[in-house]
Amino acid sequence: MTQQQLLNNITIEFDPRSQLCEAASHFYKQGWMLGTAGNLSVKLKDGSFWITGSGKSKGELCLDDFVRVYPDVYPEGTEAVINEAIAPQFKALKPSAETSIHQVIYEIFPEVCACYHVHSIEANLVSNFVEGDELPLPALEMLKGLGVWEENPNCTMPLFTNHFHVPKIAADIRSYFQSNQKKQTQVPALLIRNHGITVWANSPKTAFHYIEVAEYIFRYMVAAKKAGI
Ligand SMILES: CSC[C@@H](O)[C@@H](O)C(=O)COP(=O)(O)O
Ligand SMILES: [Zn+2]
Repeated sequence: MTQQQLLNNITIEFDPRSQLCEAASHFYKQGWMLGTAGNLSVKLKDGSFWITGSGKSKGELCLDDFVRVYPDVYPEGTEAVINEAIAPQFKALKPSAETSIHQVIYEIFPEVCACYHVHSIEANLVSNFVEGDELPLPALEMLKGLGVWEENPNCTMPLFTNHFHVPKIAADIRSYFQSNQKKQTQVPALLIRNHGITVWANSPKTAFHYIEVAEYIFRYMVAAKKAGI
């Protein structure tokens, strides 16, 4: 085999960890990933995903702070099962405590390859603006940044209870989206009350933009309420 043929045979796998470190550092500077809060993941072609290790300072992540999870091998999505699904070399590091939420998002939306979760003060404030399980969003131009291309859109974001047992939140998310296909098409984001937002996208860059756009909308909602609008 020639050197060129050898080179052609080598498939270099995409490694999203540096991009995730940069995104986390940016979100940390915004005050959205303080005190180890939040978690980010990117799915690879084989269905496995890289996710931030649990309890890591998100403002100073390095490549060793990520865990690769193989959910297809153990598809149930419970915490115990997820621990089993981790490649042996990463066993010392625990995956995010909220891995089951990322896993359920990848399961419901197979085309999605990035899932980002952050904690902001505004997200917590707006999560208390309504009592139900859907938060109405203002008809701002910025909604286009979440893929909503309509005149005066009547949009809501799903709102979930922040159960102590995280797989229970993941189960609620699964039943919410599975109960109605239409609910899957509103905005690529969900909010957990008094906790934070989770977005999903078909690229890490788009997930990054979705976090920024959603947080802008939350800031606007808080400011509008204060201004009596
Ligand atoms: C600052 S504690 C926040 C955690 O409980 C959790 O909600 C979170 O987002 C980060 O958990 P982690 O396990 O580090 O991914
Ligand atoms: Zn969280």
